[in-house]
Amino acid sequence: TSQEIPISQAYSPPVRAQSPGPPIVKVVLRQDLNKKILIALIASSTLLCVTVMLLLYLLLWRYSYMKNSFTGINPNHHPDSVRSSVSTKPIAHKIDSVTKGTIPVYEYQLLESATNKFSESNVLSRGGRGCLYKACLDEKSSVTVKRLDGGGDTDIIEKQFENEVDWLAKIKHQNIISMLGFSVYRQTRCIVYEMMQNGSLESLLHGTSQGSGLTWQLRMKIAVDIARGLEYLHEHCNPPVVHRDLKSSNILLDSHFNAKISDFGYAAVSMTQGKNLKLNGTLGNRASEYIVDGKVTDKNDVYSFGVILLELLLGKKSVEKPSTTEPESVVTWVPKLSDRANLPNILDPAIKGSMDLKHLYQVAAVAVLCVQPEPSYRPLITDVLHSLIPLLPLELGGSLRIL
Ligand SMILES: Nc1ncnc2c1ncn2[C@@H]1O[C@H](COP(=O)(O)OP(=O)(O)OP(=O)(O)O)[C@@H](O)[C@H]1O
Repeated sequence: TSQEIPISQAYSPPVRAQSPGPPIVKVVLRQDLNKKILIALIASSTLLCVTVMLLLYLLLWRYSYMKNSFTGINPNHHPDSVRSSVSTKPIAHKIDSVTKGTIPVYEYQLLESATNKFSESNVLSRGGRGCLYKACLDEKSSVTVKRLDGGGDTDIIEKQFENEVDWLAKIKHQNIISMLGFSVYRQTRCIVYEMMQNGSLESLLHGTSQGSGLTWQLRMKIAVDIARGLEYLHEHCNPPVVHRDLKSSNILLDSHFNAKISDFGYAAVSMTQGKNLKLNGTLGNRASEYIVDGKVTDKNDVYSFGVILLELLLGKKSVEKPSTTEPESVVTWVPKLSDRANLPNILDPAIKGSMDLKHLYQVAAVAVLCVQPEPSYRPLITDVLHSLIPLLPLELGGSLRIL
């Protein structure tokens, strides 16, 4: 007898065996997914490795760049003239320009050999804080090295040193001294400057030559040059900078008698209280509001500029110190300057009768305005500059045409 197989049993096994049902599909999909995850993992870890290596490389590059900046390796500088100075590092972080790598740091030993071991024969001048030396860094030209190791408060010297290096690294102008670099070695600090062959205005006016080498026109050029340097500090620096120690010994002259402002140890941002770096020494050049309140404004420099203008006109020191009487400031001559008829008689004998009287009256009026006791009555240095330019011949940088 034929056995009847229920339809359900007869068909069910083949149906199950051939079925492309969900379990098989699921296996295929999972394998695919695993592969993708693996690829993604490999790709992302490779990317991570590359990124980490790149970061490490960048960090290493930055470290070596900073190291070079600290040690003053400057691509624009003579490779032999600049070497690392390990002892610079403790102070280097305090000086902005050093960390930014914009100013070369000289190795002390290099400056030592360039100045013949800081020999007496290389001394150009001697100050309270140290000496100024002539130095030969190469065969072609000479520079000057100020070595600060003299007496006085070492904290103040250190502050002034940092202040000067910091400002001079930022300030670049034809009428402001160029700093070529600096050095730090134990307690000794050195600053390297361009050579100013004609020395200071003070020595030209009050030294052995007694101003005989300075004609009226040259004096006007020096006044305009100083005013240009000051205008740059007051009007073109942001924030404005006040020099605070402008005097004839800080006005230097190069071989062409271009005047440049030097000594930025006391320079400060305008409108601050200048009490952090207190000024000592000669007060004859400084405005009373600064001496009394320590108020730093551009008008302090205008006053000091007026004192220099008086020195140029009268040939007198900012403060005369006769042994018998009290020291006398050149500003005490101001009332005599207002007397036009007598003005030509009180001038420096070296320039008497050598200028157009109209020009003399104008310069005297400018000087009188600059030394006004009330700061707000003093002109801005830019106004001073523009009233002096027409008095200076074209070939000396002014606008006066001599027919
Ligand atoms: N770059 C230079 N080139 C030539 N002579 C210079 C140079 N710098 C300074 N001098 C001379 O050295 C003198 C002293 O300058 P320095 O800036 O060293 O003074 P100082 O020691 O700071 O004294 P002070 O604080 O009284 O100004 C100047 O008056 C000038 O005669």
